[in-house]
Amino acid sequence: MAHTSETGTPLIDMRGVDKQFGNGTVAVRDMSLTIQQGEFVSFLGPSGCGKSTALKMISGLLSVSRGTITVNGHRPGEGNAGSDIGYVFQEATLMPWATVYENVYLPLKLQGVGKVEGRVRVEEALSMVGLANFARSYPRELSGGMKMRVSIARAMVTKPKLLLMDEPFAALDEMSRTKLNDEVLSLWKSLGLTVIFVTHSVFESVYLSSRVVVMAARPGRVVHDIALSGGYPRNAAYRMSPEYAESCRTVSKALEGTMDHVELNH
Ligand SMILES: Nc1ncnc2c1ncn2[C@@H]1O[C@H](COP(=O)(O)OP(=O)(O)OP(=O)(O)O)[C@@H](O)[C@H]1O
Repeated sequence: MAHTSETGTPLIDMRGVDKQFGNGTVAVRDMSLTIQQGEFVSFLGPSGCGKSTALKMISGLLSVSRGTITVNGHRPGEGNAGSDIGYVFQEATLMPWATVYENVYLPLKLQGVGKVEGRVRVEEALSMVGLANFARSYPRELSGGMKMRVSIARAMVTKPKLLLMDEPFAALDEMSRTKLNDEVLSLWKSLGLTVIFVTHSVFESVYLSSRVVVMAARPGRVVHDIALSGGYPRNAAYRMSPEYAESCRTVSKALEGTMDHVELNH
């Protein structure tokens, strides 16, 4: 499924990355990781192991304290590298006073895309997430799952190659979560995206990913990098398959092991 970019280099290359905050907390230590274009990678680990910090450094929202990150050959935050990245947060973070349409149009407006071209792209993004008929609605009129769909449409409207998702479905009921998992997989496949998906859930990571990066806390770091053998498409049959059960066991065991990796005095 994964393939290298045109230049043959990985899409994301992290080398010896540390992040230490001003208060002394080492959120990430010595993180090295390469991700090829087209991969679906989950960052899985206990609370505080640096998953969100790693994602924010990849997007350029946070700087690194040591080491290097390149995304498609560029340092995050340099030039217009950010426009190729879509970011979905745990909360939908929509503007409550604005319609669904206006919320999704915002990133284009910030890029200076005019209203005529903007309309086509916003409508396309809303159709992608099944909300074409809700353009005039306000966030308060939508369910949690629908708000998250708007948030995904807003991330996708700039047509990014890389989609970063930080526990996007953690607050949703199981049925909405299952449905949105399938929708994300379908977007990933049809648009040829690369996705990094942060989650606490073994089941979600195994259902979605081609690879699970397991992290441990204090200090936050990568302790396992597990390539999953289960092919795509992933669907209800995959959830019932021995392959899925076996992968869940492997990943659960790796996650349990993160408790043994806690370094004291950090
Ligand atoms: N701005 C900040 N200033 C100081 N410490 C921070 C800051 N942001 C995060 N941290 C600390 O860095 C560590 C990693 O946090 P991070 O949010 O990346 O973890 P996480 O794995 O995403 O956790 P969760 O699953 O709970 O969201 C934690 O100890 C956290 O308290």
